[in-house]
Amino acid sequence: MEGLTIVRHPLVQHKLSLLRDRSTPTQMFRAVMRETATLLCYEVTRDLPTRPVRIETPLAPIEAAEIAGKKLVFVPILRAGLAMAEGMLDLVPAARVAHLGLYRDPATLQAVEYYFKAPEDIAARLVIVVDPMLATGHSAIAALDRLKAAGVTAPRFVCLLAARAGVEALRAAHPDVPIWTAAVDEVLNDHGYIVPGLGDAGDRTFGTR
Ligand SMILES: O=P(O)(O)OC[C@H]1O[C@H](OP(=O)(O)OP(=O)(O)O)[C@H](O)[C@@H]1O
Ligand SMILES: O=c1cc[nH]c(=O)[nH]1
Ligand SMILES: [Mg+2]
Repeated sequence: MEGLTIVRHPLVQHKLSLLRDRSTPTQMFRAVMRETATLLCYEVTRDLPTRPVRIETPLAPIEAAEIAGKKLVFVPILRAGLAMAEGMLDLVPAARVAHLGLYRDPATLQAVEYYFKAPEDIAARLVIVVDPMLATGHSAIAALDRLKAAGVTAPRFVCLLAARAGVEALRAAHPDVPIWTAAVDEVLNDHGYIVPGLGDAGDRTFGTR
């Protein structure tokens, strides 16, 4: 599908299996989520522009490369996006972070916003939204609505696991936003959970259930 990149790297797929496994305990779940996000960060930043930079190695001068273009801001959707953001910051420690609090109303499955705090210059930055789960797509769509209202252009969306219906809904609402994920599952159950999925990512990350 256009605009959808499935990251099939064996390390990503192995870690996704650990995250899907119901016997993986909270501490390990959070650590593996962070590691997987680092690998996904590598993929989502693959096309960042570079520019030549003149440096001296201990032996000789060289025209090397450095990242050019817009500076990054990661936008974790609370709560479950937090561990992913940590993994991305491991790779891009100079990035800024905007926090967006959303929860799904269990009855309507609509996203309800409860917090938004972003760097003042977010509109000038490359924005990467991170949330492990793209289920109905309501949370991702609300997040991107919010960010575009704040002036953000050309954002990207990274998740760990998506439902087919969520990918389609997000592509329909925000066709300009490319999506990266480790897998797409076909089923979304009546409660909006991805099946087989990995369960409730927020609860499994923070041990709240
Ligand atoms: O695509 P959707 O149907 O909107 O579902 C995905 C959302 O659901 C989960 O958050 P949740 O509402 O459980 O909040 P939490 O992270 O605080 O647990 C998940 O982290 C996404 O944000
Ligand atoms: O399967 C799902 C769907 C939404 N949110 C989750 O954490 N898991
Ligand atoms: Mg949750």
